[in-house]
Amino acid sequence: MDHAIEINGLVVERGRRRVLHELSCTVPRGLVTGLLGPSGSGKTTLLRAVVGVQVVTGGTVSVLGAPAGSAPLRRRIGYMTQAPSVYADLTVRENARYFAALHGLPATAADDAVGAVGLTDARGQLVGTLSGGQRNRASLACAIVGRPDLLVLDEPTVGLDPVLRTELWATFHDMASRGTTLLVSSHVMDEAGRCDRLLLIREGRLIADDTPDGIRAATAQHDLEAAFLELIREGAHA
Ligand SMILES: Nc1ncnc2c1ncn2[C@@H]1O[C@H](COP(=O)(O)OP(=O)(O)OP(=O)(O)O)[C@@H](O)[C@H]1O
Repeated sequence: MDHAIEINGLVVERGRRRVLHELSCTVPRGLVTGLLGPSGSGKTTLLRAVVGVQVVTGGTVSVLGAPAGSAPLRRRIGYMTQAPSVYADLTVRENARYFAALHGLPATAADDAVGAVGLTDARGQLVGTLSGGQRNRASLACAIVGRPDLLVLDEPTVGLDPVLRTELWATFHDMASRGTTLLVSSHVMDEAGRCDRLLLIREGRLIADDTPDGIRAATAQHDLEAAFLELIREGAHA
């Protein structure tokens, strides 16, 4: 399998605590990979290491064939953090057009991104006046506007109603079908089934790297939340 991301023996310490323990995994190209785990398990830390903004203690992270954080990767990766990174005093469209301009892209690319996240009706609204979920989507529009090869999304569906969540997941799969690799974190297990592949982490350790069906088969559990609990139990008895 062709991998967009290869992580080997990654060790990260934050504060004085080790939060990732020699973690190794891969993320295939052109698929939607979910990074699932409870709050505090290390998802954001792992995403930060992939994007190249996390100081690491040990191990290697290779992204699109280059070391994470290296200059050629900057334009090839879109990153959406949990805190929306958009300008409150600009409208949705102005934000997207600004990010498009940074990538040398025309205003139409910005409008397409705003449409893809379902914000066309709010495009003229100041970001500071949007709801939390709308602000998240404005942030997402700015992350996808540069048509990155790799899109790293930290809990992009938090605060969204079920209809919007379903639409966004359809957008993710649509992007993947056009060749974008997506790595999407969530702590909501019902989103796990929407991913092509899953990385399950707990307390900074990888406990599964498989397809949803592979995890169901390995644990004899149809429900992925139950499967996750089964993997934890198996780990405790190993
Ligand atoms: N700046 C920091 N300084 C010290 N410790 C930190 C810092 N940021 C995070 N941590 C710790 O690192 C661990 C992993 O945090 P991380 O944010 O990666 O988890 P997460 O799985 O993304 O959680 P959530 O789902 O709540 O966002 C946690 O124990 C957290 O308290």
